[in-house]
Amino acid sequence: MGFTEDFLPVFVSLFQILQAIILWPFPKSKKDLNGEIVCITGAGSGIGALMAKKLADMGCVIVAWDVNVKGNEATVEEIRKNGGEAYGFKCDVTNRAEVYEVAKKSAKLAGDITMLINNAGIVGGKTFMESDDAVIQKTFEVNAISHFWTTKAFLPKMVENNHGHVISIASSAGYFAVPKLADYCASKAAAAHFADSLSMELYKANSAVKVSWVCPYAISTGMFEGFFAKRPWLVDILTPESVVDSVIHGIQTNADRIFLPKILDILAVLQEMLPRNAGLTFLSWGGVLDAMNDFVGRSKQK
Ligand SMILES: NC(=O)C1=CN([C@@H]2O[C@H](COP(=O)(O)OP(=O)(O)OC[C@H]3O[C@@H](n4cnc5c(N)ncnc54)[C@H](OP(=O)(O)O)[C@@H]3O)[C@@H](O)[C@H]2O)C=CC1
Ligand SMILES: CC1=C(/C=C/C(C)=C/C=C/C(C)=C/C=O)C(C)(C)CCC1
Repeated sequence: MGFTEDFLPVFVSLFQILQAIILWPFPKSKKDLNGEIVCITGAGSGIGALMAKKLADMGCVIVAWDVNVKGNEATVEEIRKNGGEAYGFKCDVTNRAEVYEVAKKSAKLAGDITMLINNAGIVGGKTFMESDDAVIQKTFEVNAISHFWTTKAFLPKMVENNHGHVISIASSAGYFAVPKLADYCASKAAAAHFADSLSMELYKANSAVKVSWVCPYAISTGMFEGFFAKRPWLVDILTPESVVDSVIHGIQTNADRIFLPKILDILAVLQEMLPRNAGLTFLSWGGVLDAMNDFVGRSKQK
């Protein structure tokens, strides 16, 4: 490793922060989402359900996908009750053939999808040695590989129409690794890099189709129940409302990577700068290495 490899990422990040500070007083113009046809995976629960409802209130047509049929139907019903337009489909996003088939049915019923929100996600929450092979595999299939199939299904029409947006709900855990989340962290890093690479391809092709990837800290939906239960620290658990508002703002302003809360942009630079041992001491002192000790996730809710 030389000086350039060690310090270039730090200089680039510092430059980005400086750029953000300089541009702070000049808010970006927001695109109008009225009339967009939005497919949301995992729309039957948590932030997927909330995004569906908020986007419907803004005039979007919602195509809700989930394996959780009851939750998905509840999302669709609530949107319709409030005067919005929504269609629900049972779809297991890990089943490639099903994704392509349900995508066709969705477009037939709702019109060509102009926004895809890859949101469905699962977490095991065990140490690597305790994690079942099947859970590791499923975590990758739901959290990362499914994005390839859903995006393959909808991107061609977006590119053809030179209009569209692909959004990936990744996680800050894809950047800040956490013990007992090896499969989850790795799958989220994969999701974020898939989105990043895709955004470069579309940029290079001069396409108006945009890509955003969202990297939130833990959110109080229940998926991470018990996380940091004993010793909350430095960064507060996020509310679904604040996350969904930030995601929608990010979509409207064509943001690429969206760290939530924003302070993670700075902590990411610090993490790069600190020597590994100092970083581990700091994380151990802050309780991050034990943050998953009391994790129960959704296991008690089902
Ligand atoms: N909650 C958090 O702390 C954070 C969450 N995220 C990410 O945000 C996203 C949403 O999280 P959240 O709202 O909390 O999660 P929820 O568990 O509330 O919702 C996820 C939804 O996805 C569904 N789902 C799971 N597997 C599949 C599948 N194979 N095909 C289709 N749908 C599926 C779930 O169904 P079922 O209930 O049947 O499993 C559920 O309805 C996830 O990708 C998550 O990783 C990112 C950062 C923090
Ligand atoms: C490592 C690290 C941190 C901890 C991050 C954690 C604990 C993230 C957990 C995210 C989750 C649970 C996401 C779910 O999708 C801080 C505090 C930002 C400081 C900088 C280094």
